[in-house]
Amino acid sequence: MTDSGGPILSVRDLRKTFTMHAVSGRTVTSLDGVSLDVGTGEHVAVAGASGAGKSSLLRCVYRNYLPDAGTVTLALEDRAVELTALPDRQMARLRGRELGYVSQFLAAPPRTGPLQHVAAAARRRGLAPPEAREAAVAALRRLGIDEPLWEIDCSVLSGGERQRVNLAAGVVSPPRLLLLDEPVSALDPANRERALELIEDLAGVSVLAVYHDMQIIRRLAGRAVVMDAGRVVAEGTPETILAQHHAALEEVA
Ligand SMILES: Nc1ncnc2c1ncn2[C@@H]1O[C@H](COP(=O)(O)OP(=O)(O)OP(=O)(O)O)[C@@H](O)[C@H]1O
Repeated sequence: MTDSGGPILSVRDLRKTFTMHAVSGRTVTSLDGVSLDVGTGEHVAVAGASGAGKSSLLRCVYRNYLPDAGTVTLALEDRAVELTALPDRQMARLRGRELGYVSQFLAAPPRTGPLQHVAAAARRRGLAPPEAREAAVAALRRLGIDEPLWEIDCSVLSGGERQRVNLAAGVVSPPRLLLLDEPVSALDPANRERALELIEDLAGVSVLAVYHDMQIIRRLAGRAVVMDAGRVVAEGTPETILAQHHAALEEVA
């Protein structure tokens, strides 16, 4: 399971249930036995209606959520590691060069501007400070975040600007496996196109991404999985998936 052609990511029988203590202990199952692989260099899209469990899947892979059961195996250059059982410090180390996650929300520390935030991501991936700054400038420019915004506190940016800064931090000096959760959902058409081109150009990076737009899935993904009620209910090329699950996907198309 190394770069010799096997999957970079193998998810097996992942389960996650939340207990709502404030609502009489009611439980919500977000993942009900999810298994999937992402091949090295492959772009796999996750589709499905709201609440199907797509974000939970990405969060369990990145270990923002610890699953109740199941395994998440990441192939490194020389060995495979099972992420659900990994000590926190080792997991933190992998969240640099190996594994990146672009969530739906920008989580920059207070009083941090876009340039500092994106350069810090590049540094976590091993770049020296001057190279990290240069890479951050290039990523921000490419996504249309121009110099007047570079030092402004991220918390005052618009929703679309925040999403682009978030994406810039995800793709700068990219990790081997990138998790993207609706990375262009808040963007106007011109900025959306810039972002899609940037994602398209991520040569050699393996991607597991949630998209709500079937046109984007067709354009970017080699394979798509459809989730419903915490399960994978279909898997195939975007064309096959769209043909077979047209009705179910209308809501996300
Ligand atoms: N931290 C949490 N606490 C309680 N319930 C949660 C939590 N995270 C997710 N859930 C529940 O798990 C289910 C799946 O949520 P999830 O966010 O994974 O869906 P999704 O497919 O990503 O939806 P969307 O497309 O709307 O983002 C939902 O019913 C949600 O309310």
